[in-house]
Amino acid sequence: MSLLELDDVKVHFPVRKGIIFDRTVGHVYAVDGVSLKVEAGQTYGLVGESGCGKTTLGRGVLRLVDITDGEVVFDGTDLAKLPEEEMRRYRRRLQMVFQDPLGSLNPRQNIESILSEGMAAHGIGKDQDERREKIKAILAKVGLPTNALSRYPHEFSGGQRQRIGIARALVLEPDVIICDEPVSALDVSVQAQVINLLEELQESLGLTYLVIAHDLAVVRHISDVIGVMYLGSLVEEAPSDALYAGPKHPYTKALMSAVPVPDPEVEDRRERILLQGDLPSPANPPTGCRFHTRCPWAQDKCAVERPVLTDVGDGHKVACHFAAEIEAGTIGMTRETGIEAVTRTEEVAAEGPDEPKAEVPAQASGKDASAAVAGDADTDEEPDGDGGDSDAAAASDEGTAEETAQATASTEDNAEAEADGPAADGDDAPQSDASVKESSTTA
Ligand SMILES: Nc1ncnc2c1ncn2[C@@H]1O[C@H](COP(=O)(O)OP(=O)(O)OP(=O)(O)O)[C@@H](O)[C@H]1O
Repeated sequence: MSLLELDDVKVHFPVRKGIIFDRTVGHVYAVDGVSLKVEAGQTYGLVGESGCGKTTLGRGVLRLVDITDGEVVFDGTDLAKLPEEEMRRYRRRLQMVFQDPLGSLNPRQNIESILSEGMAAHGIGKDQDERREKIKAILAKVGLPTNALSRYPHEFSGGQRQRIGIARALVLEPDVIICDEPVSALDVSVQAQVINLLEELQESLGLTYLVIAHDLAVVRHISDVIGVMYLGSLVEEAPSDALYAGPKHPYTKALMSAVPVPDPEVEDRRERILLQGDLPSPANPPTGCRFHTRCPWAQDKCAVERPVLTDVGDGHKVACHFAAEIEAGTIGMTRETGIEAVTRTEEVAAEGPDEPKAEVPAQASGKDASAAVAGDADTDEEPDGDGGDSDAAAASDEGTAEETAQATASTEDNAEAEADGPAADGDDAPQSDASVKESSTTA
Protein backbone atom coordinates (compact mmCIF):
# COMPACT_ATOMS: atom_id res chain seq x y z
CA MET A 1 0.00 0.00 0.00
CA SER A 2 1.19 3.51 -0.82
CA LEU A 3 1.82 5.97 2.00
CA LEU A 4 -0.78 8.36 0.60
CA GLU A 5 -3.65 7.25 -1.62
CA LEU A 6 -6.38 9.47 -2.97
CA ASP A 7 -9.44 7.74 -4.32
CA ASP A 8 -11.96 9.71 -6.37
CA VAL A 9 -11.51 12.83 -4.25
CA LYS A 10 -13.96 15.64 -4.86
CA VAL A 11 -13.97 19.12 -3.41
CA HIS A 12 -16.99 21.13 -4.49
CA PHE A 13 -17.51 24.62 -3.14
CA PRO A 14 -21.11 25.78 -2.89
CA VAL A 15 -21.91 29.04 -4.68
CA ARG A 16 -24.32 31.03 -2.55
CA LYS A 17 -26.61 33.87 -3.43
CA GLY A 18 -28.75 36.26 -1.47
CA ILE A 19 -28.19 38.05 1.81
CA ILE A 20 -31.46 37.48 3.60
CA PHE A 21 -32.51 34.24 1.91
CA ASP A 22 -29.05 32.74 1.52
CA ARG A 23 -29.22 29.76 -0.82
CA THR A 24 -26.89 27.53 -2.82
CA VAL A 25 -27.26 28.23 -6.52
CA GLY A 26 -24.50 25.98 -7.82
CA HIS A 27 -21.07 24.57 -7.12
CA VAL A 28 -17.47 25.22 -8.07
CA TYR A 29 -16.16 21.78 -9.02
CA ALA A 30 -12.61 22.64 -7.95
CA VAL A 31 -11.54 19.00 -7.57
CA ASP A 32 -13.77 16.52 -9.30
CA GLY A 33 -12.66 12.94 -8.91
CA VAL A 34 -8.90 12.68 -8.45
CA SER A 35 -7.26 9.34 -7.69
CA LEU A 36 -3.51 9.10 -7.20
CA LYS A 37 -0.89 7.31 -5.11
CA VAL A 38 2.21 8.76 -3.50
CA GLU A 39 4.82 6.17 -2.56
CA ALA A 40 6.85 6.53 0.64
CA GLY A 41 10.09 8.40 0.06
CA GLN A 42 9.04 9.53 -3.40
CA THR A 43 7.82 12.74 -4.96
CA TYR A 44 4.56 13.14 -6.82
CA GLY A 45 4.47 16.29 -8.92
CA LEU A 46 1.07 17.79 -9.63
CA VAL A 47 0.95 20.31 -12.49
CA GLY A 48 -1.66 22.31 -14.32
CA GLU A 49 -2.50 25.90 -15.08
CA SER A 50 -3.77 28.32 -12.48
CA GLY A 51 -7.28 27.51 -11.31
CA CYS A 52 -7.25 23.81 -12.21
CA GLY A 53 -7.63 22.79 -8.56
CA LYS A 54 -4.09 21.84 -7.49
CA THR A 55 -4.06 23.91 -4.30
CA THR A 56 -7.55 22.83 -3.34
CA LEU A 57 -6.49 19.20 -3.70
CA GLY A 58 -3.45 19.78 -1.46
CA ARG A 59 -5.58 21.56 1.11
CA GLY A 60 -8.15 18.79 0.89
CA VAL A 61 -5.52 16.19 1.81
CA LEU A 62 -4.82 18.16 4.99
CA ARG A 63 -8.54 18.74 5.52
CA LEU A 64 -8.00 22.49 5.39
CA VAL A 65 -11.04 22.43 3.12
CA ASP A 66 -13.91 19.98 3.40
CA ILE A 67 -13.75 16.96 1.14
CA THR A 68 -17.09 16.52 -0.60
CA ASP A 69 -16.49 12.90 -1.51
CA GLY A 70 -13.77 10.27 -1.87
CA GLU A 71 -10.99 8.86 0.29
CA VAL A 72 -7.66 10.26 1.41
CA VAL A 73 -5.89 7.24 2.85
CA PHE A 74 -2.71 8.11 4.71
CA ASP A 75 -0.75 5.25 6.25
CA GLY A 76 -3.84 3.05 6.13
CA THR A 77 -6.27 5.59 7.63
CA ASP A 78 -8.91 7.47 5.65
CA LEU A 79 -8.39 11.06 6.74
CA ALA A 80 -11.51 12.22 4.93
CA LYS A 81 -13.68 10.53 7.51
CA LEU A 82 -11.68 11.23 10.67
CA PRO A 83 -13.27 13.32 13.39
CA GLU A 84 -11.48 16.68 13.65
CA GLU A 85 -10.05 15.75 17.04
CA GLU A 86 -8.24 12.72 15.57
CA MET A 87 -7.27 14.60 12.44
CA ARG A 88 -5.18 16.92 14.61
CA ARG A 89 -2.81 14.07 15.41
CA TYR A 90 -2.31 13.38 11.71
CA ARG A 91 -1.69 17.02 10.87
CA ARG A 92 1.77 16.81 12.43
CA ARG A 93 2.67 14.00 10.06
CA LEU A 94 1.40 15.85 6.98
CA GLN A 95 2.83 19.32 6.63
CA MET A 96 2.49 22.02 4.01
CA VAL A 97 5.05 24.45 2.61
CA PHE A 98 3.42 27.45 1.01
CA GLN A 99 4.17 29.49 -2.09
CA ASP A 100 4.51 32.83 -0.38
CA PRO A 101 6.96 32.40 2.48
CA LEU A 102 6.51 35.95 3.77
CA GLY A 103 2.73 35.79 3.70
CA SER A 104 2.77 32.55 5.66
CA LEU A 105 5.15 33.78 8.38
CA ASN A 106 3.82 36.07 11.11
CA PRO A 107 5.89 39.29 10.78
CA ARG A 108 5.62 39.99 14.52
CA GLN A 109 7.10 36.68 15.62
CA ASN A 110 10.78 35.90 15.57
CA ILE A 111 11.93 32.67 13.98
CA GLU A 112 12.23 30.80 17.27
CA SER A 113 8.69 31.73 18.16
CA ILE A 114 7.36 30.80 14.70
CA LEU A 115 9.07 27.43 14.71
CA SER A 116 8.36 26.49 18.30
CA GLU A 117 4.65 27.34 18.12
CA GLY A 118 3.71 24.17 16.24
CA MET A 119 6.12 22.08 18.29
CA ALA A 120 4.49 23.17 21.54
CA ALA A 121 1.03 22.56 20.11
CA HIS A 122 2.01 19.01 19.15
CA GLY A 123 3.88 18.33 22.40
CA ILE A 124 7.32 18.16 20.80
CA GLY A 125 10.12 18.95 23.29
CA LYS A 126 9.63 18.91 27.03
CA ASP A 127 10.42 22.61 27.40
CA GLN A 128 11.48 25.62 25.34
CA ASP A 129 15.19 24.85 25.84
CA GLU A 130 14.75 21.45 24.26
CA ARG A 131 12.69 22.91 21.44
CA ARG A 132 15.33 25.58 20.83
CA GLU A 133 18.04 22.95 20.47
CA LYS A 134 15.97 21.06 17.96
CA ILE A 135 15.20 24.22 16.03
CA LYS A 136 18.91 25.05 15.86
CA ALA A 137 19.64 21.63 14.38
CA ILE A 138 16.89 22.03 11.78
CA LEU A 139 18.03 25.55 10.88
CA ALA A 140 21.49 24.15 10.17
CA LYS A 141 19.92 21.42 8.06
CA VAL A 142 18.12 23.95 5.88
CA GLY A 143 21.20 26.15 5.62
CA LEU A 144 20.29 28.99 7.96
CA PRO A 145 22.52 30.41 10.70
CA THR A 146 21.72 29.84 14.37
CA ASN A 147 21.37 33.59 14.89
CA ALA A 148 18.28 33.41 12.69
CA LEU A 149 16.44 32.36 15.86
CA SER A 150 16.10 35.89 17.20
CA ARG A 151 15.46 37.53 13.84
CA TYR A 152 12.19 38.36 12.07
CA PRO A 153 10.86 37.20 8.69
CA HIS A 154 11.42 40.57 6.96
CA GLU A 155 15.12 40.34 7.72
CA PHE A 156 15.54 37.43 5.30
CA SER A 157 15.66 37.13 1.55
CA GLY A 158 12.97 35.22 -0.35
CA GLY A 159 15.04 32.06 -0.59
CA GLN A 160 15.88 32.18 3.10
CA ARG A 161 12.26 32.71 4.03
CA GLN A 162 11.33 29.62 2.07
CA ARG A 163 14.02 27.77 4.04
CA ILE A 164 12.29 28.98 7.20
CA GLY A 165 8.98 27.69 5.83
CA ILE A 166 10.60 24.32 5.20
CA ALA A 167 12.16 24.35 8.69
CA ARG A 168 8.75 25.06 10.20
CA ALA A 169 7.44 21.91 8.56
CA LEU A 170 10.51 19.84 9.50
CA VAL A 171 10.48 20.61 13.22
CA LEU A 172 7.24 18.65 13.44
CA GLU A 173 8.95 15.55 12.02
CA PRO A 174 6.44 14.97 9.22
CA ASP A 175 6.23 11.96 6.92
CA VAL A 176 4.68 13.88 4.04
CA ILE A 177 5.23 17.47 2.96
CA ILE A 178 2.85 19.08 0.51
CA CYS A 179 4.84 21.78 -1.24
CA ASP A 180 2.47 24.23 -2.89
CA GLU A 181 4.37 26.16 -5.56
CA PRO A 182 7.48 26.03 -3.34
CA VAL A 183 9.66 28.10 -5.66
CA SER A 184 7.36 30.11 -7.90
CA ALA A 185 7.69 33.25 -5.76
CA LEU A 186 11.47 33.02 -5.80
CA ASP A 187 14.08 34.49 -8.04
CA VAL A 188 14.97 32.20 -10.87
CA SER A 189 18.45 31.27 -9.64
CA VAL A 190 17.27 30.68 -6.07
CA GLN A 191 14.64 28.24 -7.33
CA ALA A 192 17.21 25.58 -8.15
CA GLN A 193 18.75 25.93 -4.68
CA VAL A 194 15.46 25.40 -2.89
CA ILE A 195 14.59 22.44 -5.12
CA ASN A 196 17.99 20.92 -4.41
CA LEU A 197 17.50 21.48 -0.69
CA LEU A 198 14.16 19.68 -0.84
CA GLU A 199 15.85 16.77 -2.60
CA GLU A 200 18.67 16.61 -0.07
CA LEU A 201 16.19 16.67 2.80
CA GLN A 202 14.15 13.95 1.17
CA GLU A 203 17.19 11.76 0.91
CA SER A 204 18.45 12.33 4.44
CA LEU A 205 15.08 12.25 6.20
CA GLY A 206 13.15 9.85 4.00
CA LEU A 207 10.43 12.39 3.31
CA THR A 208 7.54 11.93 0.92
CA TYR A 209 6.51 14.93 -1.18
CA LEU A 210 3.47 16.06 -3.06
CA VAL A 211 4.80 19.00 -5.06
CA ILE A 212 2.24 21.31 -6.62
CA ALA A 213 3.37 23.63 -9.40
CA HIS A 214 2.11 25.27 -12.56
CA ASP A 215 5.59 24.92 -13.98
CA LEU A 216 6.42 21.60 -15.59
CA ALA A 217 10.13 22.34 -15.54
CA VAL A 218 10.19 22.70 -11.74
CA VAL A 219 8.22 19.51 -11.23
CA ARG A 220 10.32 17.50 -13.64
CA HIS A 221 13.45 18.13 -11.66
CA ILE A 222 12.15 16.72 -8.43
CA SER A 223 9.34 14.25 -9.26
CA ASP A 224 9.29 10.50 -9.60
CA VAL A 225 5.74 10.56 -10.92
CA ILE A 226 3.89 13.50 -12.45
CA GLY A 227 0.16 14.04 -12.64
CA VAL A 228 -1.26 16.64 -15.01
CA MET A 229 -4.48 18.27 -13.85
CA TYR A 230 -7.04 20.07 -15.95
CA LEU A 231 -10.21 21.61 -14.57
CA GLY A 232 -10.46 19.48 -11.45
CA SER A 233 -9.23 16.11 -12.66
CA LEU A 234 -6.13 14.29 -13.85
CA VAL A 235 -5.74 14.02 -17.60
CA GLU A 236 -2.40 12.23 -17.58
CA GLU A 237 -0.07 10.56 -15.11
CA ALA A 238 3.26 8.89 -15.71
CA PRO A 239 6.73 8.35 -14.33
CA SER A 240 8.53 11.67 -14.81
CA ASP A 241 10.89 10.50 -17.56
CA ALA A 242 8.12 8.77 -19.51
CA LEU A 243 5.94 11.85 -19.39
CA TYR A 244 8.72 14.01 -20.76
CA ALA A 245 9.76 11.49 -23.36
CA GLY A 246 6.26 11.08 -24.74
CA PRO A 247 3.31 13.13 -23.44
CA LYS A 248 0.10 11.52 -24.67
CA HIS A 249 -2.68 13.89 -23.69
CA PRO A 250 -3.17 16.93 -25.93
CA TYR A 251 -3.16 19.19 -22.87
CA THR A 252 0.17 17.79 -21.67
CA LYS A 253 1.55 18.15 -25.19
CA ALA A 254 0.56 21.81 -25.13
CA LEU A 255 2.10 22.39 -21.70
CA MET A 256 5.26 20.61 -22.71
CA SER A 257 5.62 22.52 -25.93
CA ALA A 258 5.66 25.74 -23.91
CA VAL A 259 8.62 24.68 -21.76
CA PRO A 260 11.62 26.50 -23.19
CA VAL A 261 14.86 24.74 -23.88
CA PRO A 262 17.04 25.97 -21.01
CA ASP A 263 20.12 26.56 -23.15
CA PRO A 264 19.71 29.63 -25.39
CA GLU A 265 22.54 28.36 -27.57
CA VAL A 266 20.41 25.40 -28.56
CA GLU A 267 17.91 26.14 -31.26
CA ASP A 268 14.45 24.93 -30.30
CA ARG A 269 12.64 23.86 -33.43
CA ARG A 270 9.69 22.18 -31.79
CA GLU A 271 6.16 23.06 -32.76
CA ARG A 272 4.47 25.01 -30.05
CA ILE A 273 0.83 24.17 -29.43
CA LEU A 274 -0.96 27.35 -28.48
CA LEU A 275 -4.16 26.61 -26.62
CA GLN A 276 -7.08 28.74 -27.68
CA GLY A 277 -9.31 30.37 -25.08
CA ASP A 278 -9.17 30.49 -21.31
CA LEU A 279 -9.64 27.76 -18.78
CA PRO A 280 -13.44 27.27 -18.57
CA SER A 281 -15.05 28.03 -15.24
CA PRO A 282 -15.02 25.11 -12.80
CA ALA A 283 -18.51 26.29 -11.81
CA ASN A 284 -19.73 25.42 -15.29
CA PRO A 285 -17.39 22.82 -16.74
CA PRO A 286 -17.81 21.60 -20.33
CA THR A 287 -19.64 18.36 -20.95
CA GLY A 288 -17.76 15.21 -21.97
CA CYS A 289 -14.03 15.69 -21.94
CA ARG A 290 -13.43 18.92 -20.08
CA PHE A 291 -10.59 19.77 -22.40
CA HIS A 292 -12.57 19.40 -25.62
CA THR A 293 -13.36 23.14 -25.89
CA ARG A 294 -9.64 23.86 -26.28
CA CYS A 295 -8.29 20.62 -27.68
CA PRO A 296 -6.72 20.92 -31.14
CA TRP A 297 -7.78 17.32 -31.92
CA ALA A 298 -11.32 17.36 -30.45
CA GLN A 299 -13.87 15.05 -32.13
CA ASP A 300 -17.65 14.86 -31.71
CA LYS A 301 -17.41 12.09 -29.11
CA CYS A 302 -15.27 14.31 -26.88
CA ALA A 303 -18.13 16.74 -26.26
CA VAL A 304 -20.38 13.93 -25.06
CA GLU A 305 -18.40 11.26 -23.27
CA ARG A 306 -16.02 11.89 -20.41
CA PRO A 307 -12.82 9.85 -20.88
CA VAL A 308 -11.50 7.80 -17.98
CA LEU A 309 -7.85 7.88 -16.89
CA THR A 310 -6.58 4.59 -18.31
CA ASP A 311 -3.23 2.82 -18.02
CA VAL A 312 -1.80 2.48 -21.51
CA GLY A 313 1.28 0.60 -20.33
CA ASP A 314 4.11 0.91 -17.80
CA GLY A 315 2.07 3.07 -15.46
CA HIS A 316 1.48 5.73 -18.10
CA LYS A 317 -2.14 6.79 -17.72
CA VAL A 318 -4.09 9.06 -19.99
CA ALA A 319 -7.68 10.30 -20.12
CA CYS A 320 -8.26 10.89 -23.83
CA HIS A 321 -10.52 9.03 -26.26
CA PHE A 322 -8.11 9.56 -29.12
CA ALA A 323 -4.64 9.49 -27.53
CA ALA A 324 -3.60 6.45 -29.61
CA GLU A 325 -4.88 7.98 -32.86
CA ILE A 326 -3.18 11.30 -32.14
CA GLU A 327 0.07 9.47 -31.46
CA ALA A 328 -0.26 7.41 -34.63
CA GLY A 329 -1.19 10.50 -36.63
CA THR A 330 -4.38 8.87 -37.88
CA ILE A 331 -6.63 11.78 -36.90
CA GLY A 332 -6.01 15.35 -37.89
CA MET A 333 -6.35 18.55 -35.98
CA THR A 334 -9.72 20.17 -35.84
CA ARG A 335 -8.25 23.48 -34.76
CA GLU A 336 -5.47 24.06 -37.24
CA THR A 337 -4.67 27.53 -36.00
CA GLY A 338 -3.65 26.29 -32.59
CA ILE A 339 -0.12 25.48 -33.54
CA GLU A 340 2.92 27.61 -34.18
CA ALA A 341 6.49 26.77 -35.01
CA VAL A 342 8.79 28.73 -32.73
CA THR A 343 12.53 28.66 -32.73
CA ARG A 344 14.68 29.46 -29.79
CA THR A 345 16.72 31.95 -31.78
CA GLU A 346 13.66 34.11 -32.49
CA GLU A 347 12.95 34.42 -28.78
CA VAL A 348 16.49 35.29 -27.85
CA ALA A 349 16.71 37.87 -30.62
CA ALA A 350 13.52 39.50 -29.40
CA GLU A 351 14.97 39.91 -25.92
CA GLY A 352 18.39 41.07 -27.00
CA PRO A 353 21.17 38.51 -27.28
CA ASP A 354 23.57 40.45 -25.08
CA GLU A 355 21.49 40.24 -21.95
CA PRO A 356 23.17 38.02 -19.38
CA LYS A 357 21.33 34.83 -18.62
CA ALA A 358 20.64 33.43 -15.19
CA GLU A 359 23.46 31.43 -13.72
CA VAL A 360 22.67 27.77 -13.53
CA PRO A 361 24.35 26.12 -10.58
CA ALA A 362 26.34 23.10 -11.60
CA GLN A 363 25.26 20.71 -8.89
CA ALA A 364 22.71 18.44 -10.46
CA SER A 365 21.53 15.88 -7.99
CA GLY A 366 20.31 13.12 -10.21
CA LYS A 367 17.73 14.79 -12.39
CA ASP A 368 18.16 17.74 -14.73
CA ALA A 369 19.15 20.68 -12.55
CA SER A 370 18.95 23.24 -15.30
CA ALA A 371 15.30 22.42 -15.74
CA ALA A 372 14.60 23.76 -12.30
CA VAL A 373 15.54 27.27 -13.31
CA ALA A 374 13.13 27.33 -16.19
CA GLY A 375 10.25 28.51 -14.07
CA ASP A 376 8.32 31.72 -13.71
CA ALA A 377 10.27 34.40 -11.97
CA ASP A 378 8.29 37.54 -11.80
CA THR A 379 9.15 38.37 -8.25
CA ASP A 380 11.84 40.84 -7.47
CA GLU A 381 14.04 38.91 -5.14
CA GLU A 382 15.93 41.88 -3.77
CA PRO A 383 15.68 41.40 -0.05
CA ASP A 384 13.79 43.93 1.95
CA GLY A 385 14.86 45.30 5.26
CA ASP A 386 18.28 46.73 5.73
CA GLY A 387 20.17 44.34 7.82
CA GLY A 388 19.40 40.72 7.37
CA ASP A 389 20.50 40.09 3.83
CA SER A 390 24.21 40.02 3.63
CA ASP A 391 26.34 38.61 0.89
CA ALA A 392 27.12 35.76 3.19
CA ALA A 393 23.50 35.11 3.92
CA ALA A 394 22.66 35.27 0.25
CA ALA A 395 25.39 32.78 -0.39
CA SER A 396 23.38 30.22 1.49
CA ASP A 397 21.02 30.24 -1.46
CA GLU A 398 23.78 29.87 -3.96
CA GLY A 399 25.56 26.71 -3.14
CA THR A 400 25.19 23.05 -2.50
CA ALA A 401 24.66 21.63 0.97
CA GLU A 402 28.37 21.76 1.66
CA GLU A 403 28.62 25.32 0.48
CA THR A 404 25.55 26.15 2.44
CA ALA A 405 27.15 24.87 5.60
CA GLN A 406 30.15 27.09 4.92
CA ALA A 407 27.89 30.02 4.17
CA THR A 408 26.15 29.41 7.47
CA ALA A 409 29.44 29.64 9.28
CA SER A 410 30.47 32.76 7.47
CA THR A 411 27.09 34.30 8.10
CA GLU A 412 27.59 33.85 11.79
CA ASP A 413 31.03 35.35 11.54
CA ASN A 414 29.66 38.30 9.69
CA ALA A 415 26.58 38.80 11.78
CA GLU A 416 27.85 42.10 13.14
CA ALA A 417 28.86 43.43 9.77
CA GLU A 418 25.50 42.45 8.33
CA ALA A 419 23.55 44.46 10.82
CA ASP A 420 23.73 47.63 8.80
CA GLY A 421 24.99 46.28 5.54
CA PRO A 422 23.40 46.98 2.19
CA ALA A 423 21.02 44.64 0.41
CA ALA A 424 22.61 41.49 -0.82
CA ASP A 425 23.70 41.23 -4.36
CA GLY A 426 24.12 37.48 -4.76
CA ASP A 427 21.45 35.43 -6.35
CA ASP A 428 18.73 37.28 -4.55
CA ALA A 429 19.31 40.31 -6.72
CA PRO A 430 16.80 41.00 -9.47
CA GLN A 431 17.39 39.12 -12.67
CA SER A 432 17.79 40.59 -16.09
CA ASP A 433 14.88 40.65 -18.49
CA ALA A 434 16.62 38.04 -20.54
CA SER A 435 16.80 35.57 -17.73
CA VAL A 436 13.23 36.20 -16.72
CA LYS A 437 12.08 35.73 -20.29
CA GLU A 438 14.00 32.54 -20.57
CA SER A 439 12.25 31.28 -17.50
CA SER A 440 8.76 32.18 -18.49
CA THR A 441 7.05 28.86 -18.78
CA THR A 442 3.37 28.99 -19.49
CA ALA A 443 1.36 26.25 -17.96
N1 LIG B 1 -12.99 28.56 -0.93
C1 LIG B 1 -13.36 28.58 -2.21
N2 LIG B 1 -14.61 28.87 -2.56
C2 LIG B 1 -15.03 28.89 -3.85
N3 LIG B 1 -14.20 28.61 -4.88
C3 LIG B 1 -12.93 28.32 -4.59
C4 LIG B 1 -12.43 28.29 -3.25
N4 LIG B 1 -11.10 27.97 -3.29
C5 LIG B 1 -10.79 27.80 -4.59
N5 LIG B 1 -11.87 28.02 -5.37
C6 LIG B 1 -11.94 27.91 -6.83
O1 LIG B 1 -11.57 26.60 -7.17
C7 LIG B 1 -10.84 26.60 -8.39
C8 LIG B 1 -9.51 25.92 -8.17
O2 LIG B 1 -8.69 26.76 -7.36
P1 LIG B 1 -7.23 26.34 -6.90
O3 LIG B 1 -6.66 27.48 -6.10
O4 LIG B 1 -7.28 25.03 -6.23
O5 LIG B 1 -6.47 26.20 -8.27
P2 LIG B 1 -4.93 26.12 -8.55
O6 LIG B 1 -4.76 25.22 -9.70
O7 LIG B 1 -4.20 25.79 -7.31
O8 LIG B 1 -4.61 27.59 -9.01
P3 LIG B 1 -3.56 28.62 -8.40
O9 LIG B 1 -2.23 28.08 -8.81
O10 LIG B 1 -3.92 29.91 -9.08
O11 LIG B 1 -3.80 28.63 -6.92
C9 LIG B 1 -10.71 28.05 -8.81
O12 LIG B 1 -11.70 28.33 -9.76
C10 LIG B 1 -10.95 28.80 -7.53
O13 LIG B 1 -11.49 30.07 -7.80
